[in-house]
Amino acid sequence: MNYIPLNITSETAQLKTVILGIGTDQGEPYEINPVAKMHKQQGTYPKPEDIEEEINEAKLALEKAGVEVLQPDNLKEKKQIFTRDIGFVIDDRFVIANMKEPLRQGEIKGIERIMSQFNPEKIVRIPDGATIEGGDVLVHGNHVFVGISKRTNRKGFDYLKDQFPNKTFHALELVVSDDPKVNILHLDCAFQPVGEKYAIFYEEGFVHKPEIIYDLFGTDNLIRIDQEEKNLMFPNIFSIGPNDVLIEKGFTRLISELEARGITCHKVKYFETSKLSGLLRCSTLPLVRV
Ligand SMILES: NC(=O)NCCC[C@H](N)C(=O)O
Repeated sequence: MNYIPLNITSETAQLKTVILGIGTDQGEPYEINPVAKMHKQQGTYPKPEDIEEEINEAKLALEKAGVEVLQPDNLKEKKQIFTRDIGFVIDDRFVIANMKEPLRQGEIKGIERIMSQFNPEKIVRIPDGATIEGGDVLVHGNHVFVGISKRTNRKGFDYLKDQFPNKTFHALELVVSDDPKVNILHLDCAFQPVGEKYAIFYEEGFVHKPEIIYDLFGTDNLIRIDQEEKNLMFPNIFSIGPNDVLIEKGFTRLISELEARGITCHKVKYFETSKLSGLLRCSTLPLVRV
């Protein structure tokens, strides 16, 4: 059997294969995070057809960039937009997340067909009691950053760390709040490496000053954002290569910052989907970067 050669050692190496979410048959609106709840209450919850259209636009942009795009099988009345959280690759292993949020727990079934193309010896399962979601995990060479959030707990962190003894793990506690303006759902809503040496960074999203981010990137290479930009989901763009990102077309200031650093911005509309508290990183599960 020719297994998919899983390989993820960074956020930014050239992307070859990715699982992109789907927007079909989404079921009822949910309130599982403060931002989605806010939009539901104020009548601005995104329409399923708009989400579907945005995902299709992202798919076309990925394919245009030469990326192989895989997608989940549809599950009845289930949101399967944010594939990032249901599993993730570190080096050549696929970790099946143990999702905290009950409404999202069944999503993994939608990618079983794709998972059957992974070497079974390279699949890691998180045990009961330990929770971890892919949005809280960022691989950066020998380092792995893990957000401790409402969705990812210490047990999840400890278990993951033990599975990869050759990596250095960093637990970063995130600000959890019912206030949509303040809450950080996952680590990738406050921080993401980008380009050859930069990172998008919302410092107020961390309970303690994340010294390790300063140490590894250097103060001058941090692209700082404010609360409003955090809420638009600036940190949640998606790298498709060392100098190429997929980005929401309305992120004008970030686009200028990235272009000034030699990073090409492939712009798509993703504003409606972002109302569920996820953007392009959340919607993608990279399997192979080269
Ligand atoms: N990595 C992420 O931040 N994923 C976004 C997930 C949004 C989804 N509505 C959720 O609350 O689980």
